[in-house]
Amino acid sequence: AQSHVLWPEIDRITAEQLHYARQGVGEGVWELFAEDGEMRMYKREEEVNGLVVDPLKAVHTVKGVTGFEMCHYFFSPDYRLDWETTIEQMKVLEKVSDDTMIFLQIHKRVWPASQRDALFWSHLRQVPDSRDPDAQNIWIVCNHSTEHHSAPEKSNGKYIRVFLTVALVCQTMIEPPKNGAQITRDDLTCKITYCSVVNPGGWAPASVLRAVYKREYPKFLKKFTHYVYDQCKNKPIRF
Ligand SMILES: Cc1cccc(-c2n[nH]cc2-c2ccc(F)c(-c3ccc(S(=O)(=O)CCO)cc3)c2)n1
Repeated sequence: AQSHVLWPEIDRITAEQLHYARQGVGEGVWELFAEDGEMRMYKREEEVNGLVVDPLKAVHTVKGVTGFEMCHYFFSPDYRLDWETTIEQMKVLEKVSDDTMIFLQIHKRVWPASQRDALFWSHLRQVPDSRDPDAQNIWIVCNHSTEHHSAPEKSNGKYIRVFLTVALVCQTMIEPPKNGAQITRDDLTCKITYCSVVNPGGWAPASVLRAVYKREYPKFLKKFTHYVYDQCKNKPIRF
């Protein structure tokens, strides 16, 4: 993928999002708006040109899966329609490499706003942890809006194009069994940080958008993480 015209942007945005995901929610203005078991969802209330673009940061801990497995199921188009309930159509416009694809997604309409679509590159990468060199256990998927020659600039007016930046950062923690036995899924914990900023791209009532985010984000992360656990539980562990 290093040769692709998008590579410098992919490299820069992915590094930025990794740094951003690692920042705690202690500092500043993050507001906890949803909790469910180990999942904590925070938001900041921000508007750009009168449009709600509330940044979201969710942290979650899921036992029994690895960070690679979580990121693999988030990245791969083959499983997306199993866990993403708000997608009406999904198309891979370009397979840049094994770890980078360009998606066009048409999402369900949220009344009274107009229907939205999203055109973005998606990149999966293993991250050597600079602070802990032998922690080869951090994976990231970064999704960032882009242009593409085979997607109409505007979907000839049918859908409003959102502008999004999303990052799923997953770290595998292993509790090695005392008796030196082989590692099982009971010894695995995946620490997840999900960050997202979605600019709705066109007018949508602030109250409607905030209600959608409040309802949809916890539902999405809960459904996605349960889906990955169920997909992996009877399969060999993949780090
Ligand atoms: C989880 C969630 C949060 C906020 C809104 C909604 C939603 N409800 N009805 C339509 C949408 C909708 C409209 C446009 C979008 F781009 C996405 C969208 C959301 C997430 C992602 S992703 O990159 O996190 C996962 C890949 O689909 C991409 C697009 C979702 N769903």
